[in-house]
Order: sequence, then C-alpha cells, then structure tokens
Amino acid sequence: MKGLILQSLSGYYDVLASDVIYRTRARGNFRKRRIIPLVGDQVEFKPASLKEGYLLEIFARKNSLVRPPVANVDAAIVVVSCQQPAFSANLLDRQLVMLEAQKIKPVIYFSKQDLLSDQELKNFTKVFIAYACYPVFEDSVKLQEYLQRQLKQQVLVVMGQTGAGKSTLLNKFDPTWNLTTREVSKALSRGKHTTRKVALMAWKGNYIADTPGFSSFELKNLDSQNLRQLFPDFWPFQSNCKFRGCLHQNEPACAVKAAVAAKKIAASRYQSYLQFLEELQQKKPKYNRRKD
Ligand SMILES: Nc1nc2c(ncn2[C@@H]2O[C@H](COP(=O)(O)OP(=O)(O)OP(=O)(O)O)[C@@H](O)[C@H]2O)c(=O)[nH]1
Ligand SMILES: [Zn+2]
Repeated sequence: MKGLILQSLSGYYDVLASDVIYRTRARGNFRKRRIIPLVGDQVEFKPASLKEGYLLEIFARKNSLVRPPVANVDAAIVVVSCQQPAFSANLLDRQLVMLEAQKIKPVIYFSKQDLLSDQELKNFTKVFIAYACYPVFEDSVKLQEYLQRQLKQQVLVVMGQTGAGKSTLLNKFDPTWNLTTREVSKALSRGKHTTRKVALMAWKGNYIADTPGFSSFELKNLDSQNLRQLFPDFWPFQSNCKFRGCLHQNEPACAVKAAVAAKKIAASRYQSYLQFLEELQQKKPKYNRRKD
C-alpha cells in the first residue's frame, strides 16, 4: 500500500492510507542505506493486521527539514512576535532564506501586537511593508481563511522563535489540539525547547506540524553566489545590475543598491542580505576527496 507518514515515535511510524492509520516499523535495509523515514514521507508499506507493518520504500523527497524533522513541506507559517521576545529582522530573514532555499512557501504571522503601544504599532508599519513580497498576517482568523483558500492536501510547518506564540496560534486553529503554551520568561530561561513527538495534524484538508522553537538559527548548505535568489524582493531589480553576477555588495551600478536607496527594498532586508553574504563568504570551503 502507499501512504503518508503522519507520526514518528520511538521507532514506530504511523502511516495514513485511505483514511486509516497503520502502525509500521522501518526495515533493516533502510538503516543500511542510512535513510531515516521522516514524517511527511510518501511511502510504500506492507500493512499487518495484528502486529505492526513494515515500511518498504520511501519515495523521493521534495525537501526535508532538520528542525522539525519533516519531509515534503509545502508551506511554513513563520510566527514572529512583535514583542516578548522582541522582533528581530535578522532572525526572521534567516528563516525566510532557509525556506526559500528549500522551496517552501513562507506565510508570516505577526503575534502579540496587542502588547504594542499605539506609537510602537505605528513604527511597526515599516516592518510590515518590508515583507510585502510575502503574505503577511496579524489576524489569526484571516490567516486561517487564507490558508484554507490557498492550500489543499499540503504539508505545513509552524516555525518561530521560542515563545513567539506558535502553540497559541495553533490552538486557535483547533482548540481540541490543546497544545501546551508557556510563559516566555520560563521558556527562555530554560534555554532549551521542549521536545515533542513529531506529528502532522490534519487540518481542513491539510497537515500541520508544530515545531519546537529556537533562539538562534544558522544558515547551512547555502552558496553565497545563490543567496541573492533567495530574496524575492530583489528579483524585480537585479536583472538591471550592470554586472551579470552582481552580488550587490561592492559592484558599481548595482540596481539592488539603487532600489534600497530609493526605498523600494527595505534597508533592513538589504542589511540582512549583506550580513548573510559575509557569513557565507567567510565559511571555509569544503573539499571533497577525489574518488579516483
Ligand atoms: N499578549 C499576547 N500573548 C501571547 C500571544 N500569543 C502568545 N502569547 C503568549 O506568549 C507565551 C508563549 O506562547 P506559546 O504559544 O507557548 O509560544 P511557542 O512559540 O509555542 O513557544 P515554544 O513552544 O517554547 O517554542 C504564552 O504565555 C502565550 O500566552 C499574543 O498574541 N498576545
Ligand atoms: Zn547588484
């Protein structure tokens, strides 16, 4: 049978096939091939009526995340708190770049606007405008309406900093999920995220995974030459740069820098770009051993 891995828990994989969930285990040959089945994997399996069945094959993945370990992710709700923890453009941009690199559609949700004073909220309009190339929501009902309209049979993850409000948001999606929320101070002071089992929850024709939060985010496996392709707000401009391979760094006649100066690209986005670029340029190149 063919199905979708919905849950992974201590070596067991729960596979959904035609509305029935089958418990399975991975066969030894996966371990030999160093393939670890992931939630979100499309699989072929042999069901068993009394005992658990066996996974036979894992079909090619479109992408896979490490945190959370989920494969074939179509879209991500990036939960960003306006306060507590304080908004960090850098951290948001890191998440967006990583999602772009994996071809996962980001949807941004700004939480905790109720904690902002009128003046602070006014200042935040700049932030919202900076991300106009993405779907941005501050209202959880509108977010749900958008997701229902746009997505069918898709795998979604909810990601964001520790204490950003991921579980609180998901409980609005479906109160019966009853996900535990914690005060931010407690969550942050422990310095670690709570581990939960990895599971996709069915939601209005789609599947959603809650993700443990993080406090820092490293850019991995990215090529400095390709970074500019991961900023969709640069796309309308960068074909006009004088130099074909312009990295928008020190090159003359750079259309992206001009767009930043003309406030068509947010300065904070360009700053993130430059910082990530330098970070990637400073990473030591990896040498692969020749096989001959
Ligand atoms: N005022 C206000 N508080 C919120 C909002 N969303 C979440 N919170 C609070 O923020 C705290 C953290 O929320 P959680 O939903 O547990 O955050 P999380 O992102 O799931 O956190 P981790 O699981 O640790 O990654 C809780 O005390 C929530 O009640 C909001 O929109 N406004
Ligand atoms: Zn340029």
